This record gives sequence, C-alpha cells and structure tokens, in this order.
Amino acid sequence: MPPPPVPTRANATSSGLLSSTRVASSSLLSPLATTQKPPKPSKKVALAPGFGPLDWAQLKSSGEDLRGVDTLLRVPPSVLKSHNKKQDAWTAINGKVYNITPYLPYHPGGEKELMRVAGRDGTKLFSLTHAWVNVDFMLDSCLVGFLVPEPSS
Ligand code: HEM
Repeated sequence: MPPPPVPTRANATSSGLLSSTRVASSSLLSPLATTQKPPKPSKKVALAPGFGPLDWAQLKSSGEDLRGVDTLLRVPPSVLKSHNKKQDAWTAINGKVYNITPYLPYHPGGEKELMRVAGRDGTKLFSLTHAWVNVDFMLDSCLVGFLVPEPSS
C-alpha cells in the first residue's frame, strides 16, 4: 500500500486544512492596535547606592532601633504634629503611628513626597498614591504607637 500523501498547500486548501491553520496562526499575532491606555510615567526617584528595597529589608530585620521610643504610645494629633522634622518625623497611616525618619532615604517616591505626611495623618495621601503598598509590613519595625483622639480638657 502506498504511504498517505504529504500535506501541501495545494491539497491542504481542498481538504480545509489551510483555512483552519490560518485562523490558528493569525490568532497568535499581537493585535495591531490596543485599547489599553499607555502606562503613566513613573515618579520613582533614583535612590542612593545602599538604599534599595533589599537594604531596607536588611535594616528592618537587623534589630536596630527604628522606633525611637521604648514602648508603644497612644498618640493624639497634637503630639503627632510636633514630629514634623526630617530628623524626627512621624506619620499616622490607618490608625498606626510610624517613625518615618529612618525610611526617608529608602522611599522609592523620594524624601520630599514622604515628608508631605510628616506630623499628620497620611492615610488619605498614602492610599491615593499607592494603596497596594503594604505599609504594615514595610514599616513594622518603625511602629511608634496608635493614633487616639485628643484628650478633652
Ligand atoms: C508612609 C509610608 C509610605 C511607604 C511605606 C511608601 C512606600 C512606597 C513604595 C514601596 C513605593 C514603590 C511602589 C512600587 O514599586 O509600586 C513607593 C512609591 C512612591 N511613593 Fe510612597 N510610601 C509611603 C508614603 C508616601 C507618601 C505619603 C507619598 C506622597 C504622596 C508617596 C509617594 C510615592 C510616589 C510618588 C511613589 C512613586 C510611584 C511611581 O511612580 O512608581 N509615598 N512608596
């Protein structure tokens, strides 16, 4: 018995093979136009050598004191407000108060941006900028305490 014919373009068309092959291969091509918006340009800053995310992770787990307080505090807004200098900067995010001074040179968005929340509740600005960032984890070793209402006098 002779071997079965080898498929060629000529006999593929008649057998319907080519049309299905065409559909399959053209679906693998990338579309010529897309409806997706181009990504926004990044506002990340160039961090100094030794201040990348891995360096921060290392410092965080080094056991160095990054809080600057001996025990967790109850922090009213008036106290938070007094910590608004680069060398002594606190912010509140989602009810937790963090010492952000050690993180300033490591912040991918830059020191200036981070200082916008120094001495105040930064929850809104933080979540507007990057709600996906896990601040609980990023700043766990910088926790100073919890934001509480101003005591009534
Ligand atoms: C307080 C705690 C904060 C932490 C832990 C934090 C952390 C981070 C991290 C991890 C990134 C990189 C994100 C990524 O790669 O997708 C980032 C980027 C950035 N952050 Fe923050 N951030 C904080 C607060 C702020 C605040 C208050 C602002 C002020 C508006 C800000 C502005 C930015 C900007 C502009 C970028 C660059 C975004 C981009 O274009 O990719 N961050 N931050």
